[in-house]
Amino acid sequence: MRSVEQHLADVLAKIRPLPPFEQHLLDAHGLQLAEDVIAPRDVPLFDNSAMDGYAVRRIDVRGADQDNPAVLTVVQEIPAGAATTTEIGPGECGRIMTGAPVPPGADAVVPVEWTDGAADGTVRIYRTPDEGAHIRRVGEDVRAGQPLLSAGTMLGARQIGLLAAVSRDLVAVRPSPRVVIISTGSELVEPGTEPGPGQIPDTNGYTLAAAAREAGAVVYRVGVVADDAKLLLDTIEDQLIRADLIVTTGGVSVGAYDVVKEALSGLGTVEFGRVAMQPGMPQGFGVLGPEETPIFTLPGNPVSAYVGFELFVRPAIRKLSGRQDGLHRPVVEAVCLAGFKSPAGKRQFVRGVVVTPAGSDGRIEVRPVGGSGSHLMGGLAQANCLIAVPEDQTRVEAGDVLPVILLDGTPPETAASAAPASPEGPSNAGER
Ligand SMILES: Nc1nc2c(c(=O)[nH]1)N[C@H]1C(S)=C(S)[C@@H](COP(=O)(O)OP(=O)(O)OC[C@H]3O[C@@H](n4cnc5c(N)ncnc54)[C@H](O)[C@@H]3O)O[C@H]1N2
Ligand code: MOO
Ligand SMILES: [Mg+2]
Repeated sequence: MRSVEQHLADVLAKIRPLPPFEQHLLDAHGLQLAEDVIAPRDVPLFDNSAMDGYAVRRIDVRGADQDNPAVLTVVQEIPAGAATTTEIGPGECGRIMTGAPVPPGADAVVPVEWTDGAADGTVRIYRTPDEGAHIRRVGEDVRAGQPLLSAGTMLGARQIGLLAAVSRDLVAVRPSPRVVIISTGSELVEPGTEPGPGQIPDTNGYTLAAAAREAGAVVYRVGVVADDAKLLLDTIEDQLIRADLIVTTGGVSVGAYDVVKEALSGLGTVEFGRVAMQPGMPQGFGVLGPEETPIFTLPGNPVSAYVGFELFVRPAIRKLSGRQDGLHRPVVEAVCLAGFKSPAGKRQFVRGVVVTPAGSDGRIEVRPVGGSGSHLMGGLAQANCLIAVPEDQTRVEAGDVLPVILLDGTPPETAASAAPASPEGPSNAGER
């Protein structure tokens, strides 16, 4: 059996970021930047006013106060967008609006609240502004030539805004990976369809479609394919055209109808093996077709499929999309609040709820939820983390400090109010 780290390393070694393309800024949202962006120009582009008021020569208003206002002649009106301004001479000022270019000669802006305009075209100024007051200087935000954003940055609203501010309209980004999800199993029906005898709803297709979307993928969920090698092979061949990555679930163990290995044997270099973990021990990975499309064959048990996705598929999707950081989930050390058994020789990933009690000096605590059986979805939905119990630890005691992989989606309030685990925690460790 291989370790989790070895399998992950083998997988990531075969994943190449998708080729970049030029995208309009508006449609680049949520994608990873594929270029280092250097500021092509200054921001602000020109000295401009931060206030509605009067652009003045400070020398003309020195010493002005409530009792001795300076009186200036208003020689121009400068709205935002004004294309031209004229020089402010001695005794003159310009009526200026926020964002409007500061005219030559002016070295401060007096807010309108400190002034009193008169009908004869003069204005009284009641206070002396500081040197440069209320002038936003050219380049004070961003200097032309400075590095702005580096390749691999995820473009969110704030980054898109910065690119717009330097007037970029097209940027090189990597596309969202297109992920095809196939559930195998003759017992599966669509959620919403009343299951007949022996049938169950397809859980994995939905879990993984959502998880892949959360990881940044465009998802094509193919639905359910019966345990039939030919049918599965045909489906995968059909899907290769639109897939950057394929995930199947089920049919990889040693059962008589576990046909995934057989179906894929001729198509590429998929290796099926066992990873020293629970749940999620049977793991297949390889590349298929002319484009060497990566494929993951995850085990069918719903929690096994999810954990396999989290550990191996999610980092692969992130790498395809060009992410340089955020390939992996954050891991924290947490004090486990309940004891439980753990299988020898496998890293056990136990569903948990992390809590940071108030006034606890940041001590993070984790409560196991819902048992460890790989068919138990109830606890998975409550969980906001996976507790990683080392391979050589067969028993966790309350108070043990363990690494915990933080998942997303559960707000702290939910975590804090989660039902307490039984004193023994999951009692069915080792159960499949
Ligand atoms: N003799 C052995 N049996 C099993 C072993 C083993 O080593 N020797 N390993 C067990 C482990 S561990 C796992 S994990 C599973 C892997 O099973 P498969 O990948 O072959 O998956 P299936 O047999 O198709 O299904 C397993 C289980 O999960 C249910 N399932 C499958 N797909 C879905 C789905 N999309 N939604 C909901 N539930 C699904 C399926 O009905 C089965 O109950 O093998 C163990 N057996
Ligand atoms: O590996 Mo199976 O995934 O333990 O349940
Ligand atoms: Mg099976």
